[in-house]
Parts: sequence; structure tokens; C-alpha cells
Amino acid sequence: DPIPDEFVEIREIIPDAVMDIRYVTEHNFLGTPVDGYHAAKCYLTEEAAAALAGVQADLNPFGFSIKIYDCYRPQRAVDHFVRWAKEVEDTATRTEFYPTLDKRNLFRDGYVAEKSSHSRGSTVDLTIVPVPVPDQPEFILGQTGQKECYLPADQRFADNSIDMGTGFDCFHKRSHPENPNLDPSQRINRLLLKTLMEKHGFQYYDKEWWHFTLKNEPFPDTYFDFVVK
Ligand SMILES: C[C@@H](N)C(=O)N[C@H](C)C(=O)O
Ligand SMILES: [Zn+2]
Repeated sequence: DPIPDEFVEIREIIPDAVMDIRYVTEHNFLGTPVDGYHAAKCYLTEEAAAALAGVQADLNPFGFSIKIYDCYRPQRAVDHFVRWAKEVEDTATRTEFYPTLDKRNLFRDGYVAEKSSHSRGSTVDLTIVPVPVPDQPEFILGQTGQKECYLPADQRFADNSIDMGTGFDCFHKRSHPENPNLDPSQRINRLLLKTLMEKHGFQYYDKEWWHFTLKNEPFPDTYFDFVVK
């Protein structure tokens, strides 16, 4: 299935966007590359990409950049998430990604969706990194030690993001954007991301500090399933 004309690959619009597309790798909550991700690329609708370019333009003069974890997500990837959640005996990634929860409750608790706004093409998971972009350790499944994603930045996986208080896809209350039990600098970092994203037309999500949907999304009722390639 071809990539719809209304979608763009983000680096065509934001060449200096930093990419850390987790679902094409093993460093995600499934511990395996996800169905439908064949390349470490970010496709978004033209409208969402243009809005995100505004965020990058605001960050650049201050020596920061957006870093993208996920964009358009094929429906078959979401279906893979659902299958994974039903395999209850597979808890290989629990320590890092959902240390306090039963994987069967990740959908109920709002951390993963069976019908995801990502599949509509105007939702993005992202953070902010300094420029020049600091190194980040390579993740090697089975070799890189798993650390709870809610631990302080110097104890959890050493993501090169500014400190948002948790790692990406940390299914835990500390990831709720307005959790008051964070250091002031972590709360300010979240506020910066949310303020910039809202300025450019995105809606934040009250369960995950990294997840934003364009308010005026062009395909509010369409769940796409083309492959990321
Ligand atoms: C899985 C996580 N990155 C995410 O995007 N969660 C929301 C709720 C979704 O699945 O749409
Ligand atoms: Zn998301």
C-alpha cells in the first residue's frame, strides 16, 4: 500500500529533527520490532509536519531540537501491541517500561490504545534534546541492563533528552504530564514542551508527557495501515 499523498516524511520538512524511532528497534515495550515499521522514519500529515516545524523553529535559536520517538503508526502495529498485551507470560520488558503495572491493564489505564490517534497521522511522541546532541548508549537487548523508567535520569536508561522526569513509554503515574511530585526542573521541561506544542496547535495528553495530537487534524476518522518504509 502506497504512502498517501497527504503524508510527508518529517526530515523533508525538518531536516535537523533528531530521530529515535523506537518501534523499528528492540528498545520498546514489546522488546521486538513492531509490525508495520520497516524503516526508522516519521510520516505525518502535511498539516502536523508544518506545525511541528514551527516548534523546531522556536527551539533552534536556543540550542535545542525536537527528538521524535513515534509518528504515524500503522493499524497493524497497534494490533501487534494488542496481541503482545494478551501474552501475559511475556514480561521481558516489564522492569523498564511498566514496572508497577500488569500488562493487561495498560489499555484500561490509557497508556496504550487499541484505536490510536497515531494511526490517523497527526499524532507524535517526542521530547527535546540539546544541540549538539549528546551521545546516547546503544541499546542491546539482553545486554543493556533494564532500569525502571521512573528512576532519576542518572539511574534509568541514559536517553539524551532533557530530563522530563521519566523515560519514553514509561507506563507509570510519573509520566502524567502534570504529576506534581517531580523536581521543579523536570516540571519546567514538561511545561516547555507542552507550551510550545500547544502554541503550534497540538493537544497534550494527560497520561503521557511525550504524546501530542494536532487539534485540527485532517483525518479525524481514518485509521491508516500503510507500512512505514
Ligand atoms: C504507546 C504510547 N507510545 C502511545 O502512543 N500511547 C497512546 C495512548 C496510544 O497508543 O495512542
Ligand atoms: Zn503516543
